[in-house]
Amino acid sequence: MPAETLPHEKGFHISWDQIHRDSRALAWRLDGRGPDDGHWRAVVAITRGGMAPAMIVARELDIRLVDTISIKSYAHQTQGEPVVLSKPEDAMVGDGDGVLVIDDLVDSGKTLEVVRSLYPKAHFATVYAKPQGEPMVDTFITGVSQDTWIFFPWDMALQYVQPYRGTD
Ligand SMILES: O=P(O)(O)OC[C@H]1O[C@H](OP(=O)(O)OP(=O)(O)O)[C@H](O)[C@@H]1O
Ligand code: HPA
Ligand SMILES: [Mg+2]
Repeated sequence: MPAETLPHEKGFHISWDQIHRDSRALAWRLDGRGPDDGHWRAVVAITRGGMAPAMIVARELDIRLVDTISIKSYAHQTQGEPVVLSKPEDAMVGDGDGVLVIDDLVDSGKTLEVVRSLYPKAHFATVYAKPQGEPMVDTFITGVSQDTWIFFPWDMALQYVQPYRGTD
């Protein structure tokens, strides 16, 4: 489906600069809130969208232990059942205590529900959150309405746009 043909009412276009700023804001909000003297032990990124925010959060909070859980649930804008394709070693995450699980956004909450069932003690953080998924996330930065599709910079490219008044 072309990106312009939205089943959603609205589009919210996020630049690299914006995701960088919002991911930094997420890191600062999480700073000092870990269970070990305020520290977090590790970061787990939910691929693929969580990888850029997780890298920025890990860098800001000086967390060097970083791993990924690979989950696929959407094909373009159509949701399927989330499937776990790979996950960290059990010894690394355990029940999730002291672990930050990071994703770019929560929409229906289904992806986080699957990861929460694996790591019930982890802290779940996303940069953006839609209302339906909010109960699944512990910390997020920006709320976005349910009828909005968020476009991330890794899914977009700069392109020519016709002038508003057209040309002769
Ligand atoms: O709250 P939910 O309704 O489950 O939706 C949120 C998830 O959907 C998107 O991932 P997607 O499955 O499209 O994979 P990707 O990160 O590889 O693009 C997004 O990055 C979240 O992980
Ligand atoms: O609004 C969205 N944008 C990008 N990916 C998504 N996956 C679920 N919802 C969204
Ligand atoms: Mg994802």
